[in-house]
Amino acid sequence: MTELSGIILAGGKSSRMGKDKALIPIGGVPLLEKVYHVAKSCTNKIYVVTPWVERYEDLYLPGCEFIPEDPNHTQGPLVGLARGMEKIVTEWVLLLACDLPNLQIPVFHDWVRELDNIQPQNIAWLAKNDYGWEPLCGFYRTSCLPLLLDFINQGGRSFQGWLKLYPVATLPLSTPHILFNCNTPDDLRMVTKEDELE
Ligand SMILES: Nc1nc2c(ncn2[C@@H]2O[C@H](COP(=O)(O)OP(=O)(O)OP(=O)(O)O)[C@@H](O)[C@H]2O)c(=O)[nH]1
Ligand SMILES: [Mg+2]
Repeated sequence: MTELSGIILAGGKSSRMGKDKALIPIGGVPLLEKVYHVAKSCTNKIYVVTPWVERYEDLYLPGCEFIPEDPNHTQGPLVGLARGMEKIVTEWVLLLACDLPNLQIPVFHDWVRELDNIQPQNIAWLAKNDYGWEPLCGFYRTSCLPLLLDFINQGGRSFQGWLKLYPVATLPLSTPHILFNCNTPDDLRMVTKEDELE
């Protein structure tokens, strides 16, 4: 199987939610733990990039390696990806935001099985939406790190801006709701309501 590591980004401000999204329990399990569990089903090597290591230390994240950022100088998810990638030696990275409550393990397993078939010129394999790529739930080739650092060193901070510069393969997504990210109290109410109905 293709070599894969995971990076989970847990350094956002959660300003729309008003409290740390990573710690919100969904079905009794903190969201970061839920996302970690999905990543763990795909690879044993997982990095959590965050300025708040001590906040997450007591969560159940077996085998997790934290990559700390400066809490006074967070620079957004694109820089978070670069900080994670600098540690990674596998060919591919699975990047996940920490606010994805609807991920489904079998879908990830299907994707991982296909990674070897992605044409080598593509720097990433991501789903598309009406506005562009879905950068926070998908696969990146670790060899694209120099390109990413170039972009960042020139002041770039936008995933869409960076991804426009290089070929990206399209990840097929038959169930777009799995990419739903929970940003606001209303989003959360929707997710917990679905939880109760199940
Ligand atoms: N490590 C790291 N992750 C980040 C940073 N900024 C955002 N993220 C993560 O990127 C993902 C997407 O973040 P968003 O949902 O767009 O925003 P947010 O900052 O979490 O929340 P808002 O303040 O409401 O925009 C989440 O998993 C965040 O934790 C950062 O500076 N460092
Ligand atoms: Mg979000």
